[in-house]
Amino acid sequence: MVVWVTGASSGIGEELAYQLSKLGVSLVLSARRVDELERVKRRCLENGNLKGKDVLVLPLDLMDRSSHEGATKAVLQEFGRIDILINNGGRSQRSLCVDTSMDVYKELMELNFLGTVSLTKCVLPHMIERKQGKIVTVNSLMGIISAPLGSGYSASKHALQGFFNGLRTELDTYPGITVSNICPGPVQSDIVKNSLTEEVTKTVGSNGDQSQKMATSRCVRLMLISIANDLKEVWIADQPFLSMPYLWQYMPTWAWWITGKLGKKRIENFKSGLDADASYFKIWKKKPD
Ligand SMILES: NC(=O)c1ccc[n+]([C@@H]2O[C@H](COP(=O)([O-])OP(=O)(O)OC[C@H]3O[C@@H](n4cnc5c(N)ncnc54)[C@H](O)[C@@H]3O)[C@@H](O)[C@H]2O)c1
Repeated sequence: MVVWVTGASSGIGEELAYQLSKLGVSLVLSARRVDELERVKRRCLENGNLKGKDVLVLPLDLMDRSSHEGATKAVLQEFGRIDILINNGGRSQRSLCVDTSMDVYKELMELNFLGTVSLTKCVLPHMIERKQGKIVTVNSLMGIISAPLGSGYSASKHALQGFFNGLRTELDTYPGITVSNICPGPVQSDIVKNSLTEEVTKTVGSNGDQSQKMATSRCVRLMLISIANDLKEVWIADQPFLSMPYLWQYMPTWAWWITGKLGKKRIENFKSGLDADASYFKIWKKKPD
């Protein structure tokens, strides 16, 4: 199988590369930083079952939509097909709406939503021609629920949810093409460090204590099981986070009230320099992986 992973230079995408390399697939690793992608490729070759020719490092900026067609052609030229596209690249947000510039909202939609839609549209005709393929998108619990400090991130992930649920209905006549929306809760990665804040030029800059978050390897293992089984929607989180999408889905009035109350602590945590979700980890004793 040929698997194309975006955002493969760190966090979930990097770990996807490592676990996929042990399964013997051909890999296309994309993100903006070539040196980081080369580092990931080296580790894939050291620890996985792949040879150099099985891993293509393909620099890609999701914001540069005009490059997506060319990138898709480059993958097809190298491997002849794309079996799985994993739309993983993206950024989060830590800022209150009242303080956040419109440029930040634009950036989040351009990157998380339009960048992902654009790449998917480039790959889709090829999958339709072959009548097979898997389109996997790393969404977020924030694509199901919402919380303070992440209104733009949540909007971009809700948009993805609507887009891919809609696309799946259009592909009903192609049962060989599947669309999976994978929604993780907090997972160890660089997501907080790279999060946008009030201005588009300002990131959070550090990850803070991530020890309580789900291990990247655990999240990715569950993702791969989900992908192998063509699950349409997956929520991956430890408690108490996993209960939130259920509440939002089945009891939204309660969910809005509770999230408003709990959200105050999220803002307090962030303003005092802690991880925004620090206090919720303590609510539930974390089980070992
Ligand atoms: N870590 C979490 O808690 C969590 C939870 C839910 C969903 N997610 C989602 O998982 C995905 C991966 O995030 P992560 O947690 O590994 O964070 P991360 O910051 O470690 O990785 C993000 C990846 O996206 C890439 N990227 C950013 N901007 C890009 C651009 N313009 N063009 C191409 N690539 C770009 C980065 O280079 C990096 O490789 C994201 O879509 C994120 O929304 C993460």
